[in-house]
Amino acid sequence: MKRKDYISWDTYFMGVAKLSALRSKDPSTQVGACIVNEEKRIVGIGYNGLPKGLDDSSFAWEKEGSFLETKYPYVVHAEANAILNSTQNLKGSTIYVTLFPCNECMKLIAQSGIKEIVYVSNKDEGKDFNVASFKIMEAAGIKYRQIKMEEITLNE
Ligand SMILES: Nc1nc(=O)n([C@H]2C[C@H](O)[C@@H](COP(=O)(O)O)O2)cc1CO
Ligand SMILES: [Zn+2]
Repeated sequence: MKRKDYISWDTYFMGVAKLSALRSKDPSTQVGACIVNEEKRIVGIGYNGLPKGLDDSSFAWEKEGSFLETKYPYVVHAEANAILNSTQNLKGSTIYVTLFPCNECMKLIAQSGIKEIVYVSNKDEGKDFNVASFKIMEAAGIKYRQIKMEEITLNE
């Protein structure tokens, strides 16, 4: 008889997104993303980090202070990295992301043909960029759902 406690597709793909987030050097917010095609194959993964060639240790990861001294002008978001790393056309695919996408990433998501967003948290709910993000998503006809992430234990 088959095992009963195997993980669902949602837990599997969000688990990959969460694992990717652990690679992030951002001390306050680690985000992971995993893009899955219509055949349930992973076609892109990413986490928030500095662009290629920039040294993680010589840039400040500050949230506050003068704009140029914060992380904001430099960091590539998890969703953007997952799209850039993708191995195929993303039309009709689903993005699993640990944090709801910002408006800039939402533009990339819509433009790349991703049709569904699955996310865990939305800590920026109500902020202008988050409202803009929902506007883009709804206007573009992208489906979305929030899921609760179960604990996964990795055995040897
Ligand atoms: N969906 C997202 N994907 C991301 O990769 N990020 C990244 C950008 C920053 O490195 C960090 C957010 O900064 P803060 O919430 O600590 O100030 O998470 C942020 C969001 C939120 O929209
Ligand atoms: Zn973003």
